Amino acid sequence: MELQLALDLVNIPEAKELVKEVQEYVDIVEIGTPVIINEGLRAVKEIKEAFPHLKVLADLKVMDAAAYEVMKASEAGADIVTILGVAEDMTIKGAVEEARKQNKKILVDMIGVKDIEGRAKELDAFGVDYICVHTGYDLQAVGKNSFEDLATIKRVVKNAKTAVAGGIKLETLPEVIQAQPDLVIVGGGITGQADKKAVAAEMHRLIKQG
Ligand SMILES: O=C([C@H](O)CO)[C@H](O)[C@H](O)COP(=O)(O)O
Repeated sequence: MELQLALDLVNIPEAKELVKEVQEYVDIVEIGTPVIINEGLRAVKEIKEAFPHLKVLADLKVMDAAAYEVMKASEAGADIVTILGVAEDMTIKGAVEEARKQNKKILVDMIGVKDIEGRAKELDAFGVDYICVHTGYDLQAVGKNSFEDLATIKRVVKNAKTAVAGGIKLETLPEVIQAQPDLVIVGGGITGQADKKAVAAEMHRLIKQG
């Protein structure tokens, strides 16, 4: 099981500071959608150059023209690129094809997907690398989480790795770990804490002990 640090509400210098603080406890650094909107793919490039030992995920949430967008993120240094599960099948297949060419990985974000079970089976057959259930900020605000959806993808996904994101905190991490996803994605649960290093260390400990 791996831990991904999601960076959403920072600029590039703040992102570097944050990664520096917790780098020994995380496997993947996510350059979040808001960061890419504000800073562009330069944020991916600068973080990868500063921390070459860490995998970097570009949270582009691709919806169309996937081959081009995956290529651009790959050129910037991303190891993993996200695409939305609600995108057209041909868009998903285009993303997978381009990622194979570039020797990169595709993570499908299931945000907004209504039939999690059915879509996860289809995506798994397309050869995506990760399928991630995700409760976005808007649904987090009304008390939702992805625990049930995680159990669903764990049951039906045979080839891809499973991932979970959305409002995961130290207190809820044990419940997540019980479901045994391959990847746990945490943003505010680390970045919003006073002692980020201590929280990241404890999350890392819990995750590695499984
Ligand atoms: O993908 C995300 C969100 O849509 C904003 O771009 C976050 O990175 C993801 O939800 C993880 O962050 P937290 O919910 O703060 O853990």
